[in-house]
Amino acid sequence: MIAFAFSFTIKLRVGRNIVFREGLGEYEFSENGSQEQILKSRAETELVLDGGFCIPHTNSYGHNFRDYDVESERKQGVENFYRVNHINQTVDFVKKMRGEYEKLNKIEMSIWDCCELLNEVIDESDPDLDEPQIEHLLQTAEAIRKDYPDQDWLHLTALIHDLGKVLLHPSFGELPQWAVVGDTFPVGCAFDQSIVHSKYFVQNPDYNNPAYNGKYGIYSENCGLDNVMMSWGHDDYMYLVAKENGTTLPSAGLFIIRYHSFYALHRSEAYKHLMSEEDVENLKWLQIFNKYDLYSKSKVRVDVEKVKPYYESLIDKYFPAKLRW
Ligand SMILES: O[C@H]1[C@H](O)[C@@H](O)[C@H](O)[C@@H](O)[C@H]1O
Ligand SMILES: [Fe+2]
Ligand SMILES: [Fe+2]
Repeated sequence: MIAFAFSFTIKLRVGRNIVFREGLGEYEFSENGSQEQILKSRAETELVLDGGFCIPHTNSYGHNFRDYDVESERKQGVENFYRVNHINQTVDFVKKMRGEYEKLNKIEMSIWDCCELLNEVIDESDPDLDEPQIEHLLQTAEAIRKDYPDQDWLHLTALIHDLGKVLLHPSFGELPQWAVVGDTFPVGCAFDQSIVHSKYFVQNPDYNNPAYNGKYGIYSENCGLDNVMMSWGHDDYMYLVAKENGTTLPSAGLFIIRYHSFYALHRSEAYKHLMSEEDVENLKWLQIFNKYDLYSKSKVRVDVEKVKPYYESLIDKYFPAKLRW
């Protein structure tokens, strides 16, 4: 039997297979160890992975993925990251950042240039990753490409989903880590308990503001995530860059980019009352994408030069040669 170490997993025996349930997802592994996998989102049945991608037991540090409480060399730093993040991400801050970065007047460069630039930045919020960012982008893209060979937009989405982390780079004003990486959450309404290290929100000025701390806060039922202000970071920034530069990626691709760090929604099902019908559709793709984003953080190296021509062809198809950032 294959032992998988999800602390929050219920293990069920179904016929010859072992089924693992976790959050919204469902994984099936055949018992003979052939590592076939069927991954379904409970919310849908059309989008079924055709197998191939194998979820590893542990992250590069030998721990469960996204375990923010386990003692490790990263624990203290990650917790401190979230403390500062939760104190500073306010409605006013998000408005200010959106205003500044939607000008897209910082630099002009291609998508691939940005992938290379990203190698110079380090993400201090991530307890699982100890590799250069370009490795993570390519590992995610290659893993999803294997299981979804015909969805080229999904391969490109995976390649670019974290490019917004260039906000950490000196040419973008070298934003602090708390304003770029980590999980995201809505501001302008109550902070949900399921958010990583949510205890630190008590020190956020919006926490005690009656206009911002109700279930709906400044929003209304099913208003659509497009009308919700998310904490500022690499997701929203990259979404802005892609959209304003006229990408032809489908709306599910843009949704993945924009909400891939919104774990409270796509893993814990919080904030569903703010979603529109279109969000519900797009969330199915995000949940598929997430498995590859999270569990492909492994030691398996991708030969960058070998796969580069393929991704260059996708960039040509969906983006202009140079983008405004
Ligand atoms: O630490 C990670 C990392 O910053 C990822 O890029 C982000 O998407 C995740 O949500 C976050 O937990
Ligand atoms: Fe990310
Ligand atoms: Fe990622």
